[in-house]
Amino acid sequence: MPVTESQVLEALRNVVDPDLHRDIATLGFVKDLVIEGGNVSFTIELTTPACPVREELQAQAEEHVRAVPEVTSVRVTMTAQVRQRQTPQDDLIPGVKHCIAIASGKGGVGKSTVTVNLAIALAQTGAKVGLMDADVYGPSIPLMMGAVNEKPFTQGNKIIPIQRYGIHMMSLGFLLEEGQAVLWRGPMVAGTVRQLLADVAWGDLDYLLVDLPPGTGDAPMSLAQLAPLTGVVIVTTPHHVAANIAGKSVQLFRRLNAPIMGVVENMAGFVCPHCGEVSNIFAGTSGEELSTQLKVPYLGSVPLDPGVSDAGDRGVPAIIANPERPQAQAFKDIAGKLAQQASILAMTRRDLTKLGDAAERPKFVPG
Ligand SMILES: Nc1ncnc2c1ncn2[C@@H]1O[C@H](COP(=O)(O)OP(=O)(O)OP(=O)(O)O)[C@@H](O)[C@H]1O
Repeated sequence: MPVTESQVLEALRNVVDPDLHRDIATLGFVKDLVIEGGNVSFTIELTTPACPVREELQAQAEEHVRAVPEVTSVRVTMTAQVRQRQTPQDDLIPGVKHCIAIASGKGGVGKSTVTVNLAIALAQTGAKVGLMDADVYGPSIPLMMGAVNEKPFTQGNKIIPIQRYGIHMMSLGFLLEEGQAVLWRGPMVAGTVRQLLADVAWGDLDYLLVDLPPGTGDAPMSLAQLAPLTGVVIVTTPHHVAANIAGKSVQLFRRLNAPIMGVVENMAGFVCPHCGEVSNIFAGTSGEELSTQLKVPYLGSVPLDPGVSDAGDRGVPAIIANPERPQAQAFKDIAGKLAQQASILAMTRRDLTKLGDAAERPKFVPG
């Protein structure tokens, strides 16, 4: 009996996406199925190239199809097509599939450091990534990305993003004269955020990460109103005060109807530069405790490491400067979880209902 398409698809119903809680055949992830005698080949198209369970899904798919009678060989190609967030007609950034804001309650918790390294971690998986520095009060992205002397040029009426480490980025820092200070009032902040969105040639991006100023001021509000956000990441440190203020940011974004994609704990424990051992030096609320309190996903923690600040000051993000150190792996793991969250949020209730069963949006399982 020759192998049939329905036999292969039936076998692939055993491979379940752990985030979307549906099998990959039902989700429509199986493409280009070719059966030649006992040789079967197909592509699995995931919703993000940063999927942390990519290899696991591939192995399971191979195993289940190989178990179909008469199958002699299985070839699986893995690709990804990032799903678009829901966008209104007057969207300022129509080519951007996911706009993700990185916020913190308190200043100095490492929000910009986390943003830069997450952007690079996502780009390293093959995703097309943009970085918008909306920290109008202290734009630090140009320094951290080693691009302080760059001056963007315009084409037509659009500003062309600066490129570094595979990232397309724009910051007010590129547009101000050296040493120029700006006295910001609310409407000016809103106007600048609008300009950074609408007047920059962002083009087609899978993820646009937006570094917000700390706190719950005008920039987060303008951004949430001007760009339909996939969601917000809250960066905190293991201090009670940081956790407390992070809680206020979460409340603000909830009021603005922006989903909270998760909490990242930065400066979590000290990595000894000699032996690599991690010691906890702050006794405050951990990121994990905070995410449980706030009922939001916990995306992971990044250790305190002198290499991180040293690399940032030199304009080489830590994930590139010290790829072998624990914080580089931490950034990669967090980027994977963030991409998973974006995929989950892009699958709307309607999409899932169309697939036929329980209409609940899948829940993120922390850990
Ligand atoms: N995990 C870390 N280990 C060591 N140093 C870090 C770490 N994360 C951030 N830093 C350092 O802490 C300082 C503040 O970081 P950063 O500028 O990213 O914070 P921020 O929250 O964006 O600040 P702001 O309040 O200006 O928005 C920088 O010198 C940075 O290099």
